[in-house]
Amino acid sequence: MHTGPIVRVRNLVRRFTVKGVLNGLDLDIAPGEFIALLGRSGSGKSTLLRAIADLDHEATGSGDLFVPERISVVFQDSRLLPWRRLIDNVILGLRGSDARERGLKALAEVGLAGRETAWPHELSGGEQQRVALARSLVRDPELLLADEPFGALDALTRIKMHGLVKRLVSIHNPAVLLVTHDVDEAIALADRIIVLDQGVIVADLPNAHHDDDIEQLEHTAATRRLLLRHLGVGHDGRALAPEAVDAAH
Ligand SMILES: Nc1ncnc2c1ncn2[C@@H]1O[C@H](COP(=O)(O)OP(=O)(O)OP(=O)(O)O)[C@@H](O)[C@H]1O
Repeated sequence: MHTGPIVRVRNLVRRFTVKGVLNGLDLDIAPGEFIALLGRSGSGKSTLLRAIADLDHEATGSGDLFVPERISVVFQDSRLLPWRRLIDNVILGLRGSDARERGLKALAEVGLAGRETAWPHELSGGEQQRVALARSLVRDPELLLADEPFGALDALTRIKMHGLVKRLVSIHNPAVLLVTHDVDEAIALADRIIVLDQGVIVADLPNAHHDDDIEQLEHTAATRRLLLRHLGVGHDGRALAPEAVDAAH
């Protein structure tokens, strides 16, 4: 069966006052596809995510945007309601007599079985992000938008979260658009990596995962080098000249 993209963005333009932040951007996302979105600070990543999530009411703009009905969003902070227990945060706004049962299952999936009556402040930052993931996945989204969801976590917790995300995505199979500053996070998780610069896509790379360790190491090293060039960083960690960055695009 042929299914088309679940997100279709055409010639998307967004500005704040006069400043063009998205400048004619095109993007298709296939069902179940995991895309990592990289780009220098201010390149328009969050603005793109917010446009797709329909949260960009402060911006003006134009373009065509086709998005699925069920979209969940996770942010850098968990945005849990402090006065609600974990289970009530997870199932907030969810309808149906089986809501609580689904919420408990989602908490178990993120490794928090038995913690349903705890309060958000009793959890670590990583645990709070796991609740945020449970809250988004219990809605069975066709598209999960994630804006640096692990940005505030320490390196070890972040790596553990990568394993959890891979497992959850293989169970629920949503399409994912993940904004990240971390090149290695993009390589570890995504099927496809996109780089944004000045509000347009300047690189769009497939990111295969290899069973063979040596192949995976070579792939990671080559992709890492290429992505860093697109982001304006040379192999020695120094900033590249603008001409060299343009040449990489
Ligand atoms: N609500 C707003 N009002 C005015 N300007 C805004 C607003 N939101 C974003 N911008 C501007 O749009 C530009 C792009 O912002 P955006 O948050 O999309 O970048 P980003 O790539 O996500 O950056 P970062 O990696 O630093 O989070 C920035 O220059 C920012 O100042």
